[in-house]
Amino acid sequence: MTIETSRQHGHGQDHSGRDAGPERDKPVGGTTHAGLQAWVDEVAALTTPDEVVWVTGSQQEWTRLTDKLVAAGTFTRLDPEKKPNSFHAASDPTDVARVEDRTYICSVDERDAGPTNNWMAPEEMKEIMRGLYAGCMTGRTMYVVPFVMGHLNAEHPMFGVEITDSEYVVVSMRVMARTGVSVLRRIEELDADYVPALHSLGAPLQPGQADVPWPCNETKYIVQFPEQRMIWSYGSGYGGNALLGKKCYALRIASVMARDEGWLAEHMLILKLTSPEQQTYYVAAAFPSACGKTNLAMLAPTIPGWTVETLGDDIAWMRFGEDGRLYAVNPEFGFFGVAPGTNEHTNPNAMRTINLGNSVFTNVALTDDGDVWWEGLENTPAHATSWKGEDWTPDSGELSAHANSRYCTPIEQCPILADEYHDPQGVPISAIFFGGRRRDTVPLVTESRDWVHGTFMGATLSSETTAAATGQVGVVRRDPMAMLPFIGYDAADYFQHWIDLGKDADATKLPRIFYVNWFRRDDDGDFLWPGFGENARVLKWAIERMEGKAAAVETPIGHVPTPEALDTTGLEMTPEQVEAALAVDPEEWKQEIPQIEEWFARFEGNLPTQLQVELDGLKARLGLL
Ligand SMILES: Nc1nc2c(ncn2[C@@H]2O[C@H](COP(=O)(O)OP(=O)(O)OP(=O)(O)O)[C@@H](O)[C@H]2O)c(=O)[nH]1
Ligand SMILES: O=C([O-])CC(=O)C(=O)O
Ligand SMILES: [Mn+2]
Repeated sequence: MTIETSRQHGHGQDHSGRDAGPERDKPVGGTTHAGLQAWVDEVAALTTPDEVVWVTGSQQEWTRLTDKLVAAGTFTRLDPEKKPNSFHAASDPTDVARVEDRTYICSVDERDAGPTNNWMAPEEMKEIMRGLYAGCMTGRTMYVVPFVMGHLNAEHPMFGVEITDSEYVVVSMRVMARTGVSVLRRIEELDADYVPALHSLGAPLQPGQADVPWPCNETKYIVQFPEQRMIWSYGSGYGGNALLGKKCYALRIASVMARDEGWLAEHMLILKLTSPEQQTYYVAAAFPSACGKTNLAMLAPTIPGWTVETLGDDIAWMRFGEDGRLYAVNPEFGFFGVAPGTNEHTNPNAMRTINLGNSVFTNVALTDDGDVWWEGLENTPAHATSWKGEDWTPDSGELSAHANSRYCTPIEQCPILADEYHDPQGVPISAIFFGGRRRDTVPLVTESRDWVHGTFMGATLSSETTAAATGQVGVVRRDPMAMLPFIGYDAADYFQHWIDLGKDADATKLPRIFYVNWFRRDDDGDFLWPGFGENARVLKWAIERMEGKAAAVETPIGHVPTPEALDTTGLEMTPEQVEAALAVDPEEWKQEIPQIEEWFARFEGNLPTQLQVELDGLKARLGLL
């Protein structure tokens, strides 16, 4: 099966990214968009590639590039009987995740980057990076990838152009975003603005020098220039560092656009929930990286009569519609999902998506029969090649797949993709869930009292760090709205923006805000809540709250289900375990307060007063004031 024939949800115009046909494969020599042509020429003059190629997005181009990656040893083709048109890649062992300490927001004023971002003056950064970029594509091909985040036929299409010297990036971008010549033509027709996104591996090849399977550079910079709406990335070929439409554009740059224009660019999945009474609800949820967005987005509910369909698993752009409701669109075209832990039980829909093929697997294990494997997947092989290229057996005592290994797969292959995915208007959101990974303190689900309280929950969200970013794993940190690494400006201003949007809206039409934690543990260190498909029970309670049907207890932190109100029918949990999952322990929360105060203190005078008022209220309810 090819990437085209897998499209079960054809909707005419919106297939810019993965068009077939010989027309699409005609070489593109350049563009009539003068500004874009000038930028491409300027970058080529600086980086001195052997060749400049404008990416068409055709199937033939995909085949040429994947063949080239196989020949270079970057890709191993998987057995087409198992995963058609799919490839395994292993990165350099030092290039496996986002690099937050190398990520910068280079706003003109340091104040605008805020206390949570790395900052450098734009001119200073540009001087450093021009030095790095000089000659950096020697011996390589420079690809120009026109792309659009969201729909090509949106009212205001959100264009970008990524320049890259990595074939792996070109191929992955074609899965993750709508790319190619139809996007370029639209940019030309509209004489449109676009986000210039420059990426280099920083690995020039001198004449006669042999290439390596995963070129990259020890020096890495992931840089956003928010006022210029521009991205410069250097030294990494991996995920969010290199596929610049994703975190760099759709979150960091878009969050700045959203601040300026009155909307929200959020690190959220979007799903459609249908009740046994055939009521439909659209829900968005923000969890930090590797904390369950993709899994919840494709949830297979365990409770009878409820169905979930997917709209997005990582990013939501939300704007108020004329009816006063908040509408969400997923700007992406694929899933870049965490592989470990994904299996037929935890995420059957992800398994069905990737089994259709047309996918790239990075840093998972390669089996001897040409398939991929990772920890948590069924059918443990007796022998495999680990992501490091070493022999692996179940007794190796090492992970076969890196903890942040990923599958990159077309969203249209998802068997439960909602039809509304194709609607540029998006879907009206009824509820927003914030969640983190906490072994203690935070109950399974808490309902906020109102928008500002919900904003406080989001602003004080905490989670244990994961392998999705380099650095120590398992450390509790505040991760506001799961956006800590992705807010493109001062986080205090971002909180104010949330509050302001709520203030200006019709309160009866605002989404209700909930706070969840699937990761609470018992004294033995085991998860209290079974999670995955069972999370539908929590969604059900939230919906019934909104319908005024479900009971809750008022606690110092918000409304928590009574054990009876949570549907636990058929669940293998003792009443004590359910209670422990829902418990609000004032002593634990008292210990949380100094951490929240320390977090808020970082914003000095800029913290919105409403959030301080919320904190004081929480302290008073805990008997601390
Ligand atoms: N215990 C438990 N683990 C979960 C649950 N949902 C997801 N996980 C695990 O959490 C890890 C990350 O889950 P994902 O759904 O890929 O997380 P994500 O938020 O999409 O991560 P990014 O793609 O990095 O943004 C995987 O190992 C999952 O198996 C849950 O409900 N309970
Ligand atoms: O951006 C990446 O490399 C992967 C990802 O989705 C995340 O870290 O949230
Ligand atoms: Mn994900």
